Amino acid sequence: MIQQKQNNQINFSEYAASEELEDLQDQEKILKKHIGIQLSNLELLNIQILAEKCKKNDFVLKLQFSNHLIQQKDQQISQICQKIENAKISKLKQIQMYKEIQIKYNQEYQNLNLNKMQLADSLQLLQSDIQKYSDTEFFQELYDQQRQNILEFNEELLSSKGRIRVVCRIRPQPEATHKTILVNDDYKVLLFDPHRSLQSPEKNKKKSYIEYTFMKVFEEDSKQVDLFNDLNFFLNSFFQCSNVSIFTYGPTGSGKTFTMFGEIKNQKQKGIIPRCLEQLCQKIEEYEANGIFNEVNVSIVELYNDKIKDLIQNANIQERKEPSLSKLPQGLEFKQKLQFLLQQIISATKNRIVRKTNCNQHSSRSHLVFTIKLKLFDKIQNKINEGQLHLVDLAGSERIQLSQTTGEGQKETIFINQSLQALSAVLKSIKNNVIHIPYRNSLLTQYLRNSLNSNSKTMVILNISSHPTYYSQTKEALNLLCLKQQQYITRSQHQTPSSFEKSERNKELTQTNQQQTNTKNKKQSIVERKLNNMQSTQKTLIF
Ligand SMILES: Nc1ncnc2c1ncn2[C@@H]1O[C@H](COP(=O)(O)OP(=O)(O)OP(=O)(O)O)[C@@H](O)[C@H]1O
Repeated sequence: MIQQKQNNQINFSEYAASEELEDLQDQEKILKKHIGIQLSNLELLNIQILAEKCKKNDFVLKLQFSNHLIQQKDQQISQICQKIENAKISKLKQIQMYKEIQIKYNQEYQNLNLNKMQLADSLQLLQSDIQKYSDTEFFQELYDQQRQNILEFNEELLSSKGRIRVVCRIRPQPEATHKTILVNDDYKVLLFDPHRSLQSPEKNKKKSYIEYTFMKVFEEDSKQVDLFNDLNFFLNSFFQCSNVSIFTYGPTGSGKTFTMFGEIKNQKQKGIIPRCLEQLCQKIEEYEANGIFNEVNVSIVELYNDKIKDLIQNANIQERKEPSLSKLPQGLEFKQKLQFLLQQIISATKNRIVRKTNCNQHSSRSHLVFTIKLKLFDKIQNKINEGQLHLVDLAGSERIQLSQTTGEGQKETIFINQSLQALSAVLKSIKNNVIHIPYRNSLLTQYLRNSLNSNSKTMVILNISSHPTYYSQTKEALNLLCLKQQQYITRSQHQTPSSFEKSERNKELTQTNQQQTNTKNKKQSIVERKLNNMQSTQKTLIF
């Protein structure tokens, strides 16, 4: 029983134990399942952590890239700031410069106003002069005539807009016993025919002369510097980059080369070219002081028959080819610049063709063209301005008979005369505003065509001689270039030209006095009208 009881107990314990085991196994299963779930959760978590890590890395990269971008932007911003600062500084400089220009213009405006007042004063003086002389009819008439002439010159100047100026210079002839030329005033030349006095006494009774009018006449005693001062307007135009041509024109031996070159190293006797070069060097110094970058080139050519010779290279060149340009080196002192340019001329002119003719021991048988090309760099407008100055010593016009040339000399004389006539035709066409300008008629006009037009300025110095030998050539040259000419034929006996001229002039005035009185009122109104015009021109010039 006890055994049975014990067995039962054991069986019960076994059963309980197996039950417990089963429970435990179930629990284990549950736990295992739970653990499996936990493990898969853990794996999921790991995956999530990895994903988060990836995201974090991504963020870090983006952050680094953004930092890089920020640094770049910072750099750009500082560069822009620098640029703004620079622009501010240059604008301030410009404002300062404009202020200075404004001050300069104000000053000029004041000066112009002062000039206007002075002009008004002189006009008043002139008007009171008219009043003063109005009692004496003769002086009034004379005064009116002179005044009308001046007004005509002014009109002439205005109508050609100052583009062409023709002046006359008379060469001194101390050895001549008789002279064919007298200068009446600053504008008139009187030419007497020497043959009439040499012919029959009957003809000698009838003396005649021709009066030629110019924009200015330089008498025998005029100095090189007087003539040079007359070029001021033209030179200033060139320094502002206009195209300008200055010619010396006239018969052989009349002083063209003397006027153009003179004695280059002699302070008083140096001619237009060395004086122009002095002014050019001064001007370059001014440009440099004002920070204006400039470039100067010179060329020297000779036009002989139908050939162009580069005198710097001493070689013939084609018509369409540019001659060698000798560049003025930068950074030279005034004296060195001048020396450089003078040396160019001295050595180049040695290559020029010169021949002995009946009229001149050293006659230039070619046209010499000395050209200065000027380039100025305008910083404000950021552009280059260019101008050319041609200084032309023309070959002498002459008559084949008089020069007694033959062969080659005769051929060259024909070429010279043809080219001078072509030049005169071109100048006339420009002056008369003709559309078609005949450049093609000579090599000279073709070579200079870019500077011989309505946009350029031209000055012609007519050189003449008062020696009776050159009478016919002088007359031809005067006929070709004067502004106005008038023939006077009067009766007189045994008078020297100077006293003759004075008394003839007075007689002329007395004879025409009656006629002039009739037209006086008409003239007066013309003068007044022209004066009004002048005043209005002055106004437009000043304002
Ligand atoms: N105004 C003057 N004062 C002093 N001498 C002068 C003057 N004009 C000319 N002469 C002298 O007259 C001579 C002839 O002058 P120049 O050679 O200049 O003439 P040209 O017109 O150039 O002649 P060509 O056409 O034959 O070359 C020279 O000896 C020159 O020195």
